Amino acid sequence: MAVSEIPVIDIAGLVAGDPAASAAAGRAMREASERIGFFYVANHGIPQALIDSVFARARDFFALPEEAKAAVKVNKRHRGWIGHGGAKMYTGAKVDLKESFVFGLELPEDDPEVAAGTPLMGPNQWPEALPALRDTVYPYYEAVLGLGQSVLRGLALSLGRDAGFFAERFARPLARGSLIWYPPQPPDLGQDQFGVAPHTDYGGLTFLYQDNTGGLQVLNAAGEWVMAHPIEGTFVVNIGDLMHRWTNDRFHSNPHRVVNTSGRARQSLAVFYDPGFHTVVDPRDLLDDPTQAKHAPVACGEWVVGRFDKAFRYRAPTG
Ligand SMILES: O=C(O)CCC(=O)C(=O)O
Ligand SMILES: [Fe+2]
Repeated sequence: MAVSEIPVIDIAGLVAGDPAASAAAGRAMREASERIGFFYVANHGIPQALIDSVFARARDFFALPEEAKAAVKVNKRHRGWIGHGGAKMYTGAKVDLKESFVFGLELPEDDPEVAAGTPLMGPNQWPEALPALRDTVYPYYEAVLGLGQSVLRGLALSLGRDAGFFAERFARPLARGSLIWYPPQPPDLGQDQFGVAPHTDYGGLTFLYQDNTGGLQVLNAAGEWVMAHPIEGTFVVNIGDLMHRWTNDRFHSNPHRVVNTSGRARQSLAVFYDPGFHTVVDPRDLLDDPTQAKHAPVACGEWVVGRFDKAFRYRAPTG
C-alpha cells in the first residue's frame, strides 16, 4: 500500500471569503483534483460538536429494531433506510456489507417541482421512533451544503470562471446525505467482500466524514490502492463522475472502496453534492475551445437516476 498522496487543504480563508486565500485554496484543490481526485479540507467551519452528535444519533438509528428501520424503508425518491444487501456497485460484485440511511433536500409535496413528479425530489422519511435524528442530521446536512458552496467557489476560480459558476448550478441541489454503518467484517468472507466495492461516485463532489476506524482506500494514478486515513477534524472531498465530465476529464473521478477489517463497526457520513436536477453538465462551459469537448452534455437528474437504477436493488423491476 503506497503512502497517502491525498493533501490536507486549509480552507479557513476560502470559507471566510478572503480573495487571496480563496485563490490559493482553489489552486490546491484543483491540483489535487487533477492528480488523484481526492483531498481533505481542514478548518471548514462546521462545529465538531454537530458532527459528533450526528454520529451518535446515527448509531442510535442503526441500533433500532429491524421493524423500526423497515418503517422508513427507502422509497422511490431514494429517501430512507437501505438494509444490508440493498446496494451493489457493479454487476458481479458481492453486495456491500453496510446499511445506510439516506436523506436530501426537504421539499413539501406541494412544491411545484415535487408536484410535477420530478424524480428524487420531495420530503424525507424520518423515523418516528427517533425524532432527534432529524433535529441533528438536517442542520448538519445544511451546513455541508454551505461548505459545498465554498468549495465550489474555490474550484470555479481555479478554472478561470466566476466564483459563482458552479455554485449557482447547485441551487436546489440533488444532494443526498447518507449515514453509513459498516458492521465488522469477518475475515472469512473473502478478498472480494467489501464494505463498499470499488466504484466511482456519480455526481459532483462528495463530502465524507469518517470515524477513526479507517478502511477507505483510493486508487492512485499508478494503479495502487492508497489509504485515505481518518484525519480528525477534516472532511474527505472527492470528485464524482459529473465533475469529471464537466471538466473534460481534467478532474479525476477516482475508484475507491471500503474494507472494514478493524473488528468493530465503522461509521461514516457522506453527502453526495450534485447539481440541480435540471442542470446541464456540458464540458464546453469550461473550455476555451469548445470543439475539444470529449463528452456530450447530460442533464444531472437523468444521469443520477440512470446510475441509481443500476446500483440499488429496490429500484430493480423485480424489486
Ligand atoms: O464510507 C466511506 O468511507 C466511503 C463511502 C463511499 O465511497 C460511498 O458511499 O460512495
Ligand atoms: Fe464513494
